[in-house]
Amino acid sequence: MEANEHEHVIEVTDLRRVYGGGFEAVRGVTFSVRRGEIFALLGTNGAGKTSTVELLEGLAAPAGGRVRVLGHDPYTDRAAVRPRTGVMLQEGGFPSELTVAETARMWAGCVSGARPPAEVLALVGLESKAGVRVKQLSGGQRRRLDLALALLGDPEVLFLDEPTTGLDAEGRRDTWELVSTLRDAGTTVLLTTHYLEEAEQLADRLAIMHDGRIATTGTPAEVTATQPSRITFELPEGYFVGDLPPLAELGVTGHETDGRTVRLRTRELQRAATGLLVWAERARVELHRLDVRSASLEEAFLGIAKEVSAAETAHTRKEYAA
Ligand SMILES: Nc1ncnc2c1ncn2[C@@H]1O[C@H](COP(=O)(O)OP(=O)(O)OP(=O)(O)O)[C@@H](O)[C@H]1O
Repeated sequence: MEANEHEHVIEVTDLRRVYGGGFEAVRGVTFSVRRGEIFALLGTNGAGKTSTVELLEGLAAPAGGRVRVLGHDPYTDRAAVRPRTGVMLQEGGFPSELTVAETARMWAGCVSGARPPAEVLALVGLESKAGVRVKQLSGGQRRRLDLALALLGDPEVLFLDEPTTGLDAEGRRDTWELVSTLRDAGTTVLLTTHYLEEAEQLADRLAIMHDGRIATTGTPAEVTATQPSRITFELPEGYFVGDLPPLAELGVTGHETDGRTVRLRTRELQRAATGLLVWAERARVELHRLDVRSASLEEAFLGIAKEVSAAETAHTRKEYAA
């Protein structure tokens, strides 16, 4: 079959997961991932990322909603989905007495049409550790072995649950490069991560989860654009905030001062920065320590978590008052 890049290889609709005891960890999650895309699930601890990914991997049945991976239900039609997907769990759990090469060979025995184990070990930079026992690997090297095993079946869809946790900066960059190369070759990747820089570098699209729901979704640029940009500078000697041009007319939506430092928030960065610089030029003053920046994904993440918590508190108060 011709690969269609517009085809949704992962489709999740109103997905729910309830654990024994009645706790609802996933509360109506909807998203889709196109072929050849890297999609990142972000969220605070306990947001429900792993609980969601496990449903996509077919490890549990949803309490409600629908999941399709490559057009199949990954739980009831596991036999159709499993050979075409690669899974890197948060905790691999290998027999620790085996060597790296033995582990890869053992795993390859369970995968139909597996790639040569040495090839996947080389992909993740573990070829020199082939003879080392798993128990002697560092945490980061174990994560790389996990990734190598997920690649044995040359999967169309790769699930990566926190793939770079425990890796040093170089290992993280190497993994990013490998995941990008896999995407460029057409692999669809769904990853969870706590590293916002990782999502910013890798993800074509992302969703931020909070408390079992998706709080926002879009490209990293779209998600970042939901938050205001910032302009910071020091007030020139002898000037006060009231001497600045009317801030609202510059598109500034809020400001704070800390001694002589002024911080402006705006959704119209160019207009606000231009207005401020024209004013400084005319007043013949210099704005020391001037810093003009768009929101980062980290700011968007923190801003969204704060907004969601504030909305929940307001909702609870309203219910309490009613
Ligand atoms: N087996 C379980 N039984 C009951 N509750 C569970 C179980 N597994 C997870 N939970 C709860 O479900 C919620 C979501 O957990 P999950 O591991 O999916 O979050 P996460 O977003 O992956 O978090 P983290 O970033 O910390 O890995 C948490 O409140 C967690 O305590």
